[in-house]
Formats: sequence, C-alpha cells, structure tokens
Amino acid sequence: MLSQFTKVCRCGIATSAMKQINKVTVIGGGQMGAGIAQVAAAAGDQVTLVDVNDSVLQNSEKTILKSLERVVKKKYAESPEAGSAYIEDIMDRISTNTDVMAASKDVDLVIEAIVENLGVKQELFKKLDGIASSNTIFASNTSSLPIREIAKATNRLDRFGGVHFFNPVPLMKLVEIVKAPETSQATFDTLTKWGKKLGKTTVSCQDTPGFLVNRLLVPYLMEAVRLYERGHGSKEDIDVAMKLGASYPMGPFELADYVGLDTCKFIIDGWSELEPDNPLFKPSPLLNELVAEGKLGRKSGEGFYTYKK
Ligand SMILES: CCCCCCCCCCCCC[C@H](O)CC(=O)SCCNC(=O)CCNC(=O)[C@H](O)C(C)(C)COP(=O)(O)OP(=O)(O)OC[C@H]1O[C@@H](n2cnc3c(N)ncnc32)[C@H](O)[C@@H]1OP(=O)(O)O
Ligand SMILES: NC(=O)c1ccc[n+]([C@@H]2O[C@H](COP(=O)([O-])OP(=O)(O)OC[C@H]3O[C@@H](n4cnc5c(N)ncnc54)[C@H](O)[C@@H]3O)[C@@H](O)[C@H]2O)c1
Repeated sequence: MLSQFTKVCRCGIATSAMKQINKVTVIGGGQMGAGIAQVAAAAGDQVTLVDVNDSVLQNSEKTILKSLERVVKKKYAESPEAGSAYIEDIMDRISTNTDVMAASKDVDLVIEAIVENLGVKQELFKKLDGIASSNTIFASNTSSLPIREIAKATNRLDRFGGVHFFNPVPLMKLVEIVKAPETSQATFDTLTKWGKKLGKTTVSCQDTPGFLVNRLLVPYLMEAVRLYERGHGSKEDIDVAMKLGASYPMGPFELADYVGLDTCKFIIDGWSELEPDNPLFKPSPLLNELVAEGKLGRKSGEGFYTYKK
C-alpha cells in the first residue's frame, strides 16, 4: 500500500512528496521541548508534549504560559482581551502525556528534545519506530550528535532528519534543517516548510559535527573556559568583554549557564571521544567539576553564576 507520503506520478512511478505537518508530538518537556511545543502550537499545530516525568510537564506548561504572557504584553499591548484569547487558543492546542508510545501513534511529526545521549535517543526512536505510522516523520533536536547515528535505530532513515532549534526557542529566529545521507528530499523539504511555518529562518545543513552554528560556537565557548582556567581573565570580565566588545547578547559563561552545563558537558565529551587529538574539543576540568556538583546552570539555580530560584 502506498503511504500518504508517497504519490504516483503520471508515469506510474511512486515518488515521495512533501507533506503538510499539522499534528506534532514533542518528546522531552525541558527548556527546548517546551519552546518547540509553544512555537508549533502558535503556528496552528495540534501538539502533544511528552516527558517521562509528570512534574516536568507541569513545569513546561507554566513556562509556556509565562512566555506567551511576555509575547502578549508586546503584541496585544492595546487589547488585553485579544491577548487572553490568543493565549487560550494556543494553550488549547497543547496537551501533555507521560506515555510516549500512546502520544506518538498517529501524528505527522515526532520531534525529540530529550537528554543529549546517543544511546538514550536511539532507544527511544527504536521503540517509536515500532508503533508510529509509516507516514510519520521523525526528527531530532540534537545539538551535537550525528542524525544518521540516531536514525540508524529505526527502519525509516529516509523519513528522519535533524531540526535544530536555538534557545530560547520563542525568540531565536534560526532553525537548522539537517539532511543526513539517507534523509529523502521530501522529508527535508517537509521539515524546512514546517520550520518556516513556525516563523523561523531555516538554513540547510549536512550531517556534520555541530552542523553550522555549534561547529563555531562550541570551540568559542571552550576557549572562554580555558582562558578563565588559565587565570587570564575573570569570568565576569570575559562576559563583559564579549558583550561590549563583540556585541554578543550574552557572555560565554552566561550563555553556558543558560544552555545548561550538563548539556554542554555531553556535547564536549562526545566530541572529544570522536576526536581525542583535537585541542578545540579538549574537556574542561572546571566544567566537569561543576556538573559533578550538580551545578547545571540556570535550571538548577547555580552554574558559573548563582541564580535566584
Ligand atoms: C564557558 C563554558 C564553556 C562550556 C561549554 C562548551 C560546550 C558548548 C555548548 C554549546 C551549546 C549549544 C546549544 C544549542 O545546540 C544551540 C543554542 O541554542 S546556543 C544558544 C543560542 N542562544 C543565544 O545565544 C541567546 C543569547 N541571548 C539572548 O539573545 C538574550 O539574552 C535573550 C535570551 C533573548 C534575553 O534577552 P535579555 O534582553 O537579556 O533579557 P530580557 O529578559 O530583558 O528579554 C528581552 C525581551 O525578550 C522577551 N523574552 C525573553 N525570554 C522570552 C521567552 N522565553 N519568551 C517570550 N519572550 C521572551 C522579554 O519579555 C523581553 O521583552 P521586552 O521586555 O523587551 O518587550
Ligand atoms: N539547552 C539548549 O540550549 C539546547 C539548544 C538546542 C538544542 N538542544 C538539545 O535539545 C535536547 C534537550 O535539551 P534541553 O536543554 O531541553 O534539556 P533538558 O534537560 O531541559 O530537558 C530534557 C528533558 O527530557 C526528558 N527526558 C529524558 N529522557 C526522556 C525519555 N526517554 N522520554 C521522554 N522524556 C525524556 C527529561 O525528563 C527532561 O525533562 C538535547 O538534545 C540538547 O542537546 C539544547
């Protein structure tokens, strides 16, 4: 049987066609998953947000609501009633679920934003592949892992791509769309169209380490921490220097705390394993120490800096 994702051209040969994404399951209710769910629902998609932990999902709903309130304060400054209706409309399109299998059975797209660990992501997609419709496209929001390696856990390499959002998702304008070697053109086009529907600018990436942005950003952040470890500048001065001297909105230490130091460590550990001789990817003793102490940045209340809870 031909799937919806396949059309027959006049010559009678089955070809893949771009499809419309309207129903989305987002797996992982942390900072990225909540943001992706928000922007997808704001663009009109029916969204189910999934996490293994119900208290995370309650928190995600609060985060989305808070973010929408900030959006509305600007967008509907003159009309608070229209603002409330806008929020209600979006929140109505988002449901939450801790049952990943039930939530992924009959949707157009499953996008994963769980912990940055290859084995955990592969295990998730292997299970999903068994229950999701053959029409469903799978995508990962990974920051640093090869899309093809994650996709290999499934039998749908052609319907698997990377969709890399940036933090905070509601404000950051870019999405990297990653075409792994077996990602079909139809899947790539569908994901690109979806990124644009969400109001983002998309760039096309090959499945190379860090895609475009992180291949440049990770060495920069690692150089900042090494500068500090060598005692060549305080973290406060380095942050001020990059904000005022290079016009970055956040300094490197502020940004690492914002991203989450556990995620930063997962990324650099993975890359240093892949290329142990590359000095740019050498792990940082200070980053390791902070993560071992549970200091994960803003989300845990302390990282390079301390935050009010
Ligand atoms: C040094 C350590 C080294 C170790 C690390 C090594 C490993 C490397 C790790 C790499 C990680 C990669 C991660 C990932 O794959 C890729 C990324 O996502 S990288 C992160 C990209 N993001 C950024 O670079 C963000 C930079 N920061 C900013 O752009 C801004 O600071 C900000 C976040 C937009 C916040 O702006 P501010 O002006 O500072 O703060 P305000 O609170 O005043 O906000 C301004 C304005 O925006 C509204 N707003 C803020 N947040 C939200 C939201 N979530 N939703 C809706 N609206 C929001 C806010 O209301 C304000 O509106 P206004 O009042 O102005 O009308
Ligand atoms: N933090 C960033 O700035 C950023 C930016 C772009 C991409 N990413 C990528 O997005 C992904 C998520 O990052 P984050 O910062 O949102 O992490 P996070 O720690 O905030 O959230 C991850 C969530 O996934 C949940 N989870 C873990 N395993 C799960 C499973 N098997 N099934 C369902 N839920 C599960 C956890 O309970 C947690 O709530 C990572 O791959 C990361 O590299 C992060």
